Amino acid sequence: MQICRDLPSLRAATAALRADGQRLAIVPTMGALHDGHLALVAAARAAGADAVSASIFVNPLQFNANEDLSRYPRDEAGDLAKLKAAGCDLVWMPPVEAMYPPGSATVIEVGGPSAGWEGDARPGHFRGVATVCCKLFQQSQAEIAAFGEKDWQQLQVVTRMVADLDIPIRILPVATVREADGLAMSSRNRFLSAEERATAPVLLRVMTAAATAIAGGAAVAAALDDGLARLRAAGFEPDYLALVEAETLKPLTARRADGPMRLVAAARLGTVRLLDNIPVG
Ligand SMILES: Nc1ncnc2c1ncn2[C@@H]1O[C@H](COP(=O)(O)OP(=O)(O)OP(=O)(O)O)[C@@H](O)[C@H]1O
Ligand SMILES: CC(C)(CO)[C@@H](O)C(=O)[O-]
Ligand code: BAL
Repeated sequence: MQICRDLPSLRAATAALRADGQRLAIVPTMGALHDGHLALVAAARAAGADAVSASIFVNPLQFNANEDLSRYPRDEAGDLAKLKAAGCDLVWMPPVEAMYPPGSATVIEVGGPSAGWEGDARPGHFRGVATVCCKLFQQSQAEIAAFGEKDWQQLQVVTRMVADLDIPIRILPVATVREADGLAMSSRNRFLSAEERATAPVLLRVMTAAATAIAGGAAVAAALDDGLARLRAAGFEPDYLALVEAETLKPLTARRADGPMRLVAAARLGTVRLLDNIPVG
């Protein structure tokens, strides 16, 4: 497994792979890897990539002033060992100055699915995500990029950007990997106390109940209000629990028959903000 920390070495490595006729995939991450990330590596391979690269870059541009970038978990040695065991061929781990050299002045602003939800909770977040993903796609010259459905809105934002900017890469969505009790794996789960960890799976249970009720014909507002009340009773501070159009993230006040729907949620448990989403119907 090759490790590249500067752009010239990444270019040389990817050029050699491409000269060999290999189809490249990229798995963008911020490190502190778990089985959800490794599922992206496996999915990229299964989708036809001959060589899979992963990027590890904690992107300052997607954290706003209220978010503690320095608290983001980091485990370089552990991450490299996991990627190697998962059969990753190349790891791109640039320092911040290599990604954003002095004088950098271009950002990507995606409209549409960036609006609302995480876009409201984390102003500027999707601008940072879109900008770094666009750069990662250019840098890696990959044909496939794997993204987890766990970050549903991010997946839609990146898909929209690639379509709008005619970027020749296929976005590969990968199903959310969960712990045995249903909690979506996330690097931030390690900050849950034992008590919070025991409560955390209630989020998926409440979402599943709401999705089942809505699919069965219950009034959307009542099902969502009931879910929010159940989350508060369990000790969560919910940011939102909403029914949306799956691709645009537009809120729905009633079931739609003309396309897929998704239930999206974000809720704080102590200092940790949990995100999840499931299909409806
Ligand atoms: N449980 C999961 N199942 C599938 N994909 C996942 C899962 N968790 C993260 N991913 C995906 O891995 C990629 C990198 O995500 P990231 O490094 O932010 O991990 P994370 O665990 O979501 O971290 P955070 O705690 O910051 O949300 C994204 O495409 C994300 O959707
Ligand atoms: C896609 C990503 C790696 C961009 O920094 C990040 O938002 C993430 O880890 O989901
Ligand atoms: N997993 C999405 C990246 C972030 O939380 O900043």
